[in-house]
Amino acid sequence: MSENTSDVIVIGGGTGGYSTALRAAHLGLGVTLVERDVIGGTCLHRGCIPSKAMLHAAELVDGVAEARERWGVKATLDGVDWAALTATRDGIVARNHRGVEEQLARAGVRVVHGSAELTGPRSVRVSGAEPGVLRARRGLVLATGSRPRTLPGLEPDGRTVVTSDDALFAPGLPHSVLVLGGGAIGVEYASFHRSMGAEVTLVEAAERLLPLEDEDVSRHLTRALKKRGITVLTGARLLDAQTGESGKGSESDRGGRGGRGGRGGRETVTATVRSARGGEATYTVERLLVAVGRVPVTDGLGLAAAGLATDARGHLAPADWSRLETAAGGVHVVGDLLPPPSLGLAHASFAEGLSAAETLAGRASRPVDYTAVPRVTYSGPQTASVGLTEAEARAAAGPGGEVSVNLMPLTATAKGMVHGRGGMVKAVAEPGEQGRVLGVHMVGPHVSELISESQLTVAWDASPGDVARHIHAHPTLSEAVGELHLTLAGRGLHQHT
Ligand SMILES: Cc1cc2nc3c(=O)[nH]c(=O)nc-3n(C[C@H](O)[C@H](O)[C@H](O)COP(=O)(O)OP(=O)(O)OC[C@H]3O[C@@H](n4cnc5c(N)ncnc54)[C@H](O)[C@@H]3O)c2cc1C
Ligand SMILES: NC(=O)c1ccc[n+]([C@@H]2O[C@H](COP(=O)([O-])OP(=O)(O)OC[C@H]3O[C@@H](n4cnc5c(N)ncnc54)[C@H](O)[C@@H]3O)[C@@H](O)[C@H]2O)c1
Repeated sequence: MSENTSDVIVIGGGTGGYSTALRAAHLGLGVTLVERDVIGGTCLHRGCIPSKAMLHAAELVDGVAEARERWGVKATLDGVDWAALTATRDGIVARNHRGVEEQLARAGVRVVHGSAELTGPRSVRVSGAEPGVLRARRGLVLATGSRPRTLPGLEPDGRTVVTSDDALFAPGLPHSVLVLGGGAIGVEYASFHRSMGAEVTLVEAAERLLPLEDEDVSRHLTRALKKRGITVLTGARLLDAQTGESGKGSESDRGGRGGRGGRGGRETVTATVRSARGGEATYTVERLLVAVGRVPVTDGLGLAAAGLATDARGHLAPADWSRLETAAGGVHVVGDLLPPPSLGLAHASFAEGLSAAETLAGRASRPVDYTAVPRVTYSGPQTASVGLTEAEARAAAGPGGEVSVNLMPLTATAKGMVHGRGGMVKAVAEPGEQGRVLGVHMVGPHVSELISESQLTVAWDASPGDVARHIHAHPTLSEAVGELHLTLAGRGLHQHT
């Protein structure tokens, strides 16, 4: 069993942990990073990257129909080779994985493979591949992330009842899917499977999809998903789910790598759902994807040895958010382990990693500005937003307070018409040309890229007048963002009121 002392120990090599380790090493600290699975964590291996690769392929599939139906391009779709799709996806993940490992090695970070358990606020015991005892001179950073939340009585079996992890490594594409949960994962997977030709039912317990987003985002997204043939049930409850076998054919018919050992029928799950109006309906599908949130991972971490405990939802809250430092001085926390206002997003965890590393290196701490973190859903259509929703802005303004709101359809611009996929941009601001823009919300093609202008607008407390002063290229979708602010500044050109 080896013993090692470094300036900083980071536990968990996902986006939160490896960004902390890299930045701390770049600042001259000796860093040990402990990872029990693979460097890159959820985002790289089971989250952001593989899912966005698949959604890119889905967009290409949808493009074939658009090319044929709108543009007279005589294109037909022969089918999707799931094995080829996943090979390309996995190649992208592998390349990124190698890249991160190389960056850590170049920075001089010592990577230890194994499971870490705290034995005190500055000491860790590692079990598994490389057992040993680690000590930290300056501090520890906990970055152990999260795993899919499951529901009692609906345990995933990895085949018919699956999590987002299982969906990546399934043997093929299903003909029918019921997605439980209309947050980012549910909406993205519902969209992906619909593009791949499946019958899709999306069941959300709250009154609307993406319930934390602006109501107009939920409304436009829901309308678009329904138009694509997805059955969207909001305010709905799953009452029961029974697995069984029915019909003919198997997933291998849809590009699978091997089917189910020669069995004739296909495994199904029959779900009973109560709608918002109280009616009950059953859906027999090949796959039920459970996407009802994620829970922090702290099992076996030994938090008590450092005098720490999680909150009721399993998160570990810092005592000082500006330093991301817990009540056990020197023990910092980043990523999905954090409660709100952190956001469970990879780019938030990168920022937290930078901040924690700089604090540990003795630099003036740079707190993460959570109000200006962009939120994107990569479905078809995409959604993107930053800052306050209209309801949040109105609540913040109080009873006598005023809020200016402007919403513009993307098809009000020439480029939006070329795309022909609807969508909208919406801004929420304090009144007047010089009031601050408080939030910007978008639905439509490419809005994941369009949001970066608005994140600067919100982060820099810019006004509609500040944005309106800048000329947006014609013809682009970004013109809609320009026009949105021109109108709020009282200078609307095409959207004159
Ligand atoms: C399907 C899906 C799609 C997503 N898409 C996006 C997206 O498009 N954009 C976005 O911003 N976010 C997305 N996310 C969220 C994003 O993946 C997470 O916010 C991010 O991965 C959190 O990083 P983390 O470092 O906190 O945790 P993780 O990435 O979960 O990493 C934690 C690491 O700690 C290791 N670990 C845990 N316990 C121990 C221990 N005791 N000892 C040693 N190692 C340990 C784990 O093995 C793991 O590698 C998505 C998530 C999912 C599931
Ligand atoms: N594009 C992205 O940035 C992206 C993509 C995927 C995941 N993520 C992140 O990963 C995390 C997990 O995503 P998620 O979508 O699983 O979680 P989430 O918390 O965002 O959404 C879960 C949804 O499930 C609903 N729900 C909960 N229990 C339910 C039930 N019993 N029946 C029906 N609906 C129920 C909730 O109301 C909520 O809308 C989030 O932090 C998310 O931001 C981000």
